[in-house]
Amino acid sequence: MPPFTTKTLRKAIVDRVLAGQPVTPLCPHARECGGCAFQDRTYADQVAAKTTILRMLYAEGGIDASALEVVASPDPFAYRTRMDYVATKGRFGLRARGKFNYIIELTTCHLIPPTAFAAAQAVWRHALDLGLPDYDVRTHTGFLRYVVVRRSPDDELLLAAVTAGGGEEAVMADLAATALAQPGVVGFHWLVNDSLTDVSFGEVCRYWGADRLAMRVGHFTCFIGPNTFFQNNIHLTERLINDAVAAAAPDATMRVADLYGGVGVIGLHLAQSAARVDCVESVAESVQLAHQNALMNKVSNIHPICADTLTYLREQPTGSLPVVVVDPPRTGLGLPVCQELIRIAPQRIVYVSCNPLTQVSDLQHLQSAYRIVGLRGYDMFPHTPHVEVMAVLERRVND
Ligand SMILES: C[S@@+](CC[C@H](N)C(=O)[O-])C[C@H]1O[C@@H](n2cnc3c(N)ncnc32)[C@H](O)[C@@H]1O
Repeated sequence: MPPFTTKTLRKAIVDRVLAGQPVTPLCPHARECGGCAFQDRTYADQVAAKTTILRMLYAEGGIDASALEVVASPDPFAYRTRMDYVATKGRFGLRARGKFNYIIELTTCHLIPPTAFAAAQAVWRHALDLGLPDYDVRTHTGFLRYVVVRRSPDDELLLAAVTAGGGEEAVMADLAATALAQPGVVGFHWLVNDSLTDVSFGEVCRYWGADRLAMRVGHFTCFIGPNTFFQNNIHLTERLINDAVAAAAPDATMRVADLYGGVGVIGLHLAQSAARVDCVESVAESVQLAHQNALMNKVSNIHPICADTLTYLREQPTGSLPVVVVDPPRTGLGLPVCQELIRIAPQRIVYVSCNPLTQVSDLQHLQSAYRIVGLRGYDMFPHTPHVEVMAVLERRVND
């Protein structure tokens, strides 16, 4: 079998799931909408298929994953903390499966609660009433690109309209009033993406109502902004974080690094038992929120640091960090970060990954100095081929 690539890994998971037991999908759009790849198979079959393919992927990389299990999402529906709905060609919804330029007009979406979907749809409908032209990615004309929903565990909503440049503030204020009138909506942002790149993030032009959303996880509440990262499965995040902290097992003498720390949600949990946590994050907006989150949760031993992980690691002496938690983006750690970790020589590394392919490659580098003592999958994205994996590494003795 040729080595897995992003494409073949996805296909392997999809094919394996589709070989499972058919069920009638909850959503009428499930068979065509790209938001879900296999809602028409039982959830148990989805989790079993991900388990099998992950075991194959890690084995192919020379890593024993025979005991790997995938933790199921307690609820495979209404799990997302963020949804990005496209507005284009008079339609509001998600891209069709396999057709980037075709948008399925959604009447419902079961990835978020009905009230959250209805709020986003109301914004889009009012934008149409206001005569705001939606955006065409081919001709790069029009204005409204995305309606983004961020949703908290308490079902509060932070909505955003991502637009091209231009636009009138009075018209956007009218749209904001409609957004804020929807149940649960605490704030509305106008984000501008004036580039040709089709992304659902943008510069904050203005906001109405709250500028942040409170995400409660365990004993802590973390504020997030319209553009900041947050773990995407509302039902499984606390379990993932508790497992990561239990595996990291810092004690009250230890300085710990929470690398790729975002707004500090893992770091706050680590700080309960560590002497000090360095929460290292490269996006300034997230670092600012991490500072506020530390203050608000009255946690004084977490230190948010705005830095590139590699730059931060290069400044740390060997032996200075007994425990490190990493949660990189899909690109993974890469060789230079792995080399720095090996030089610093933490006793334990807990590696949370949203891309098993890059994790396997990083683990192959780290294995020269570390034993992999734990591997567990987390189905953070039910009905899609995505899956997270947490690896726990212990430094080899006599190295
Ligand atoms: C998968 S998210 C994890 C965030 C956080 N650990 C959490 O659980 O919410 C990855 C984070 O790494 C940040 N990031 C990306 N590249 C980085 C780098 N080179 N150095 C530091 N942070 C980086 C991103 O901005 C993002 O917040």
